[in-house]
Amino acid sequence: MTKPLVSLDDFEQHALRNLDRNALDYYRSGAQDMITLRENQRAFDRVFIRPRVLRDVSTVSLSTTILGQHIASPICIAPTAMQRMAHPDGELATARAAERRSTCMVLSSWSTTRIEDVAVGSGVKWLQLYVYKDREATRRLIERAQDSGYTAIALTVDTPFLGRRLPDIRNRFRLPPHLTMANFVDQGKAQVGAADNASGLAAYVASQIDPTLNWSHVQWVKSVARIPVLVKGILTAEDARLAVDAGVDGIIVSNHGGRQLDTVPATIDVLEEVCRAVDGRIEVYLDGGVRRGTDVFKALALGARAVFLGRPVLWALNYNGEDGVVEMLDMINEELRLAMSLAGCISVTDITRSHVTIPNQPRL
Ligand SMILES: Cc1cc2nc3c(=O)[nH]c(=O)nc-3n(C[C@H](O)[C@H](O)[C@H](O)COP(=O)(O)O)c2cc1C
Ligand SMILES: CC(C)CC(=O)C(=O)O
Repeated sequence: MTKPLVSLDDFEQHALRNLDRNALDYYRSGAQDMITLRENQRAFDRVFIRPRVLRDVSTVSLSTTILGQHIASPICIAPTAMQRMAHPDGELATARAAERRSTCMVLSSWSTTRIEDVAVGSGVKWLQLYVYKDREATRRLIERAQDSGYTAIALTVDTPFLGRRLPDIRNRFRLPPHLTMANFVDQGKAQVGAADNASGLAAYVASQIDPTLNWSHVQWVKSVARIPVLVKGILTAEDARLAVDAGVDGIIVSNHGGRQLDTVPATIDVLEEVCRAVDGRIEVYLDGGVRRGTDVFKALALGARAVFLGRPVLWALNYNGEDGVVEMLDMINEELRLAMSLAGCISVTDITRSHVTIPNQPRL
C-alpha cells in the first residue's frame, strides 16, 4: 500500500524521483550557492508563535480579499514558468485547481499555455510581467491579459538578468522541443534552445529582457494597464517607499525563490521592514519558502495580506495534475486552519504581530 502524503515536502520527494533532470534541476535550483534558497525556509523556523487560548475556535474562517477580490484563503499561487514540463496539462491544471479552491493564480509571462487558454472559469487571475526589449510585445501581453479577464499585473523587478543557476548551466537547460513559451509563438520568441556552455534560459533573458528596467518602466506599465499593477521582488524599506510613491497597488516581497541574487535575506526576515515602510498604504504579500500552515500564519502576523507558493505547485502538478494541486492546497490550508485554531485566531484579521516572537532579535 502506498503511504499517504502528509506534508508539502512529500510532494517534493515524489517529484525528485519522477522528473527528468533538465526540468527537476530548473524547478528546484537557486542561484549560485543556494544560500538564500535555504534561508527562505530556515528563517521561518526562527519565528515562534505566541498562542492565545480559551477563545472558542469551533469555527475558523480563512477567507480574505486581495486588491478587493474575495479569495477563500490567503494562500495563493505564485507565477512559475513552463509548467507543462511538470505535467502535460501544465498551467491549465493549475488554473482549474486554483478556481476549485477559490484562490488567486498568477500566470507567468513564460507559461507554456497561452494567456487566453488559461483564462478559464471565474477564478482570480493575475498576469506576471517581464518587460521585453520589444516594448510592443510587452504592451500586447498586458492588453491580452486585460482582455482575457486577468485582474492585475505583477511586474517582476528582480530579473534584469537571470540569476546564475549552476545546475542549469551544467545541463545546458532547454525547453523540450514539443513545448513553447506559448505567449510569444506569433512573435518568434517562443523557443528556448540549448546554448553553448550556458543555460538556454540565461541566453534567452539576455537577448529578450530589458536590462535598463527602472522606475520609469513601472510608470509605463501603469500607463498601459487599466488594471492594478504590483511590483514583485521588493526586499527593502527604501524600495518599498519608492513603490508607494510610484503609485503601485501592491508589493510582493520576494527574492524569486532564491533564484536571482544569492545571499539576499530570507523574505520572512525583511517582511516587517517592508510593511513598516508601507504603513498600510498598499497591500503587501510574501513568497519564498512557504511550506507549512504555520509559515503562512507567521507571514500574516508579520504583515503580509497573503502568501504565494512557487515550487510546491510544480511538485503537486507533477504528482497528479489538477487534482494534485487541489490536494496540496487542501493540505496547507488545513494546516493553516489548525495553526489558527491552536493559536486562538478565528479569522485572518485576528492574526496580529503579538502572535509571533523572534527570540534574540530586537523589535524594529
Ligand atoms: C521553476 C520556477 C520558475 C519561476 N518562474 C517565474 C516567472 O516566470 N516569473 C516570476 O516572476 N517568478 C518566477 N519564479 C519565482 C516565483 O514566482 C516565486 O517568487 C518563488 O518560487 C517563491 O518561492 P518558493 O518556490 O520557495 O515558493 C519562478 C520560480 C520557480 C521555482
Ligand atoms: C526568467 C524566467 C526564465 C523564469 C523565471 O523567473 C525563473 O526561472 O525563475
